[in-house]
Formats: sequence, C-alpha cells, structure tokens
Amino acid sequence: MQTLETDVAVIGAGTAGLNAYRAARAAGARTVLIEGGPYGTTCARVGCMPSKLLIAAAEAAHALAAAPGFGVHPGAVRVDGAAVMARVRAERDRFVGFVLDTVEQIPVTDKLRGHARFVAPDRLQVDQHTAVQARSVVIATGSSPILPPAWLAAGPRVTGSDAVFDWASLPGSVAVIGTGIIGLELGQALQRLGVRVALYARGDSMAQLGDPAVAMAAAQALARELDLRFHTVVKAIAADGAQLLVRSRDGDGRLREERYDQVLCAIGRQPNVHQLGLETTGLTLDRHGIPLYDQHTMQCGASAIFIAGDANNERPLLPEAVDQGRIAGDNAARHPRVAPGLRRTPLAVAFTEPQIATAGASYRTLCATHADRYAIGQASFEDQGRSRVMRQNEGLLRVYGELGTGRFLGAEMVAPRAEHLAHLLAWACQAGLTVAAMLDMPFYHPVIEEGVRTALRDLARQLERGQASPAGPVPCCPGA
Ligand SMILES: Cc1cc2nc3c(=O)[nH]c(=O)nc-3n(C[C@H](O)[C@H](O)[C@H](O)COP(=O)(O)OP(=O)(O)OC[C@H]3O[C@@H](n4cnc5c(N)ncnc54)[C@H](O)[C@@H]3O)c2cc1C
Ligand SMILES: NC(=O)c1ccc[n+]([C@@H]2O[C@H](COP(=O)([O-])OP(=O)(O)OC[C@H]3O[C@@H](n4cnc5c(N)ncnc54)[C@H](O)[C@@H]3O)[C@@H](O)[C@H]2O)c1
Repeated sequence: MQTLETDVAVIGAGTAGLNAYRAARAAGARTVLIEGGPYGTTCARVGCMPSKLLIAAAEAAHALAAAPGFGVHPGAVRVDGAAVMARVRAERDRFVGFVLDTVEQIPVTDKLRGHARFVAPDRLQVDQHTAVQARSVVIATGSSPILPPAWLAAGPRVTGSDAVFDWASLPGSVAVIGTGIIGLELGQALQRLGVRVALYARGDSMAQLGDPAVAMAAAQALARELDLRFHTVVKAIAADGAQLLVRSRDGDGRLREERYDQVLCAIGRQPNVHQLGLETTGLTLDRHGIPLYDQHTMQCGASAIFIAGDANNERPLLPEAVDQGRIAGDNAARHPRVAPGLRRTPLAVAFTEPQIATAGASYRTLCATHADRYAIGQASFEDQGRSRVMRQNEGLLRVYGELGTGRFLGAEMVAPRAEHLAHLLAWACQAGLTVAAMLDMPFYHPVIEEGVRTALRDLARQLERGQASPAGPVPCCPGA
C-alpha cells in the first residue's frame, strides 16, 4: 500500500472531474485525479453524444417518411439497422477519442486508477493499493441508471440506456419504461428507425416538464407517432424464449401481457455517492444520501469537501457538470478562501420532435417561490406561420413574468426548434430583461421566434392586467 499526499484529490474523471482537475491545477494546487471506471466521460461514451447520433439517424428516416406531405416521394425507405448502429459507435468512439487524448495529456503522476472511498474527511482509500491524504476533495462521481434487480433477473435483454449504443443492430421491438428525457428521446428515435416501441409511464409526466398545460401538449404531440401508455405500471418482466414478456396494469386496472425483443429501463439515474464511505466524513446528508452543499461554491457544509456534476443531482446535465466542476476545483484549491462561482440560468432541452425545453425558473419552482406573484403568457404553434410552412406546426410555449416588476422569469415549451427558442429565453432571463424590453427586440419574418413574440405579447397583457394567469388561478400541482 502506497501513501500519496496532495493538495486536491478529485474523485471521478468525467466531465465534472476533468474540469475540477484543470481548475485546481490552474489555481496552483497539486492535484490527483482518481478514476475507477473507463476514461472517456458519460457524455461521450453513453450519454449526450451517442444518443444524439441515434436521434440524427432517426431524423433522417423521419424526413423521408414526412416527405410525401410536401409532394416529394422518395420511394421505398430501408433502414439498415447494422449500418445505423455502426455509425453511432464509430462517431461515438471518435468523440471518446478526443476525451482520451485530453486524459493522455495529464501527467501520469496526477492520475490514479481505482475506486476511491473516504476513510476520513481528508483521507481516501483507492482500491487496496493507495491511501491519498488530501487537503481538499472534490466528489465528481456522476450517476448510474436505476435498474431494479427484479427486472434485470429476466436476463441480458433488460438494460439501461448505456447498453443501447453497443447494439450491433436494431431490435424488432422495445418496451421503454419511463417517459423522462432518456425514455422519450431514445423511444422516439427507435420508433422512427422502424422498431416497434411502447412507452410505459406510471404517471403522466413528460421529460423535465412541470407545467401541466405544456406536458399535456407534449403528450398530445408525441402520442401522434408513439405508443404512449400513461398511468401504466410494469408489474413484471420475464424471459420468454428469445423474447421478454412484460406484464402491465393500466389506470383502469386492465392487465396486459406483451412480448418484446428488448426492455429499455429509463426510470431515472441515481448519484454515485452510496459507496463513497461518506459516513466517515461527518458531512450532513439529505434524505437521498447526498451531502448538503452550497450551490454557488459547491462546498459541503464548512468542510474541505466539494461536490459537482451528476453526483449532487441538482441539474444532471452536461453544461452544469462543466460549470460545477470548475467552481468545485477552483474552490478546493483555494480552501478555506472559497468564493461563489458563476451559476447560469437553468436551461434543459430534450431532443425529441417536437423538442421539449425549459429555460429560467420552471413552473414548479415558481409555484414554490412566486405563488400568485407571476403571470403566464402562451402561444400555440398550430397556426404559427413558419412552423406550418415546415409542417411542424404543433406545440405550446408558456412564458412566465413577475407581477409588479414585469421581469421575465422563465418558460416551458414543446415546440419546433425549441433548443434555439430556449437559448434565446434563457439569455433574456439571465440578462434580467423585462417582458417589455424583450418585445422591443427585433423579430424577423417568417421565423419560429415570432411564436415567442406572440407568447410575450400575451404575457405583457396578463402583466398589465395584474392577473396571475390567463385562465384564473394557476393550478400549482407539480406533476399534474
Ligand atoms: C443517455 C443520456 C443522454 C444524455 N444527453 C444529454 C444531453 O443531450 N445534454 C446534456 O446536457 N446532458 C445529457 N446527459 C447528461 C450528461 O451526460 C451528464 O449530466 C454528465 O455527463 C455528467 O457528468 P459527470 O462528470 O457528473 O459524470 P460522469 O461523466 O459519469 O463522470 C463520473 C466519473 O466518476 C467515476 N467514478 C464514480 N465513482 C467513483 C469512485 N468511487 N472512484 C473513482 N471514480 C469513480 C465514474 O467511473 C465516471 O467516470 C445525458 C445522459 C445520458 C445518460
Ligand atoms: N437532452 C438531455 O439533456 C438529456 C438527455 C438524456 C438524459 N439527460 C439527463 O439524464 C437524466 C436521467 O434521465 P432519465 O430519463 O433516466 O430520468 P428522469 O428522472 O428524467 O425520468 C425518469 C422517469 O421515469 C419515471 N419512473 C420512475 N420509476 C418508474 C417506474 N417504476 N415505472 C415507470 N416509470 C417510472 C419517472 O416518473 C420519470 O418520468 C435526466 O434527468 C437528464 O438530466 C439529459
């Protein structure tokens, strides 16, 4: 057993960990980066990038399927599943390669392989080979898919999303459990690539949406092409020859048994904090076992331990892992002189079609923080000019503004090209613009952004009237 002394130890060489490492080094600290799994990051290996590669293939197939609506007839479309998956893997490997190059450039003496766990607040045990004595520690251990053992017992055809990107070809049928971002993105992509897909949702939530009106619009839009089973509980999964038998019960109590080639379990991810020996640190944990921490410094209590990225479950998204990792690494190096870092306006995009996006304060947050002190404006995309031109005229945008000040607070939407609308709105939010100031901005024609203007005009009217919502009291019931 060797002992290693350092200023900062970073646990996890994912996106948050790599950024923490760089920031700590830039602040002049001796830093050790500890990785227990493969290098390459979740984003590049099994997250953002391979999922968007699969979605890109699905968009190509969908564009052909939608072409006759414009009078364009491409002929018989054939999806070569093996070729689709080969491209996903090849491009994925290329993205992973860039990360591996970065890791390769880190001095060997700064890298340690193995799983780390605390044995004291300032001491880590890495596998059985190294004890690390550190002035500060950054926890950047990421998250893992939740996979119920009872479902996994049905065999290797029950998987989380990680396994999808290693499929050699496309299966004939997939049951997707969960209508969070992963379930919807992958479920729709597979369906568009010709796979028979059914999505099981125990409630009626849609991705990250909290606004019931937008969630309903999203459900309506996606149900046009997807077999969405709301209020349906998966009771059991069993092996059935080469297939899987899925037993479910719907909201009316009806039992169903159906066969699929694969089950994709997308019921959420949990932070990797439970095998870390946190009980030896004296940190106060929340009810999920995550240390309490300051969202501006990433510091856990008054300790020299910092937590960043999916590990803290605050906003488990790539840009957040970057920012939080940087803040945590910088403060770990400077401890005890920690300082708040830049936390940006929340922004999240689900790459479904239509896309689902949230920017600024979410509906659920406003219900908690603003109660009846905010108004809602909205715009439907059904008759929106440019959306109709593109035959993508579906969706709903709801924008929120503060009564009294007229300040723009946030938005939830299901809309064509929502990734761009959400950026626009998040920037306005972070700049602290009022709704009136936003309406003074230029809008071209014909563009989807004109839908934003329609919603903002509606919001301006509601703010003018001093009303909490266009249709009476705002139904503040998260998940409704
Ligand atoms: C299918 C999918 C699609 C996604 N799409 C998007 C998207 O489009 N846009 C977006 O913004 N976000 C997306 N995300 C989320 C994004 O990928 C994550 O938020 C981000 O990668 C988290 O980075 P991280 O550094 O916190 O964790 P990771 O990159 O997972 O890094 C954690 C590292 O810690 C290591 N580790 C864990 N425990 C220990 C230990 N005890 N000792 C040593 N090492 C340890 C792990 O091996 C891992 O390498 C997606 C996620 C998934 C799963
Ligand atoms: N485009 C993106 O930015 C993107 C894409 C993919 C993933 N991600 C990140 O990954 C995280 C994890 O995604 P996710 O979709 O796995 O989790 P999620 O938490 O977003 O959604 C999980 C869903 O599964 C449902 N669920 C839970 N238990 C269930 C059960 N027993 N049966 C049926 N449904 C059940 C939940 O109600 C929820 O709707 C996301 O929160 C997001 O931060 C982001």
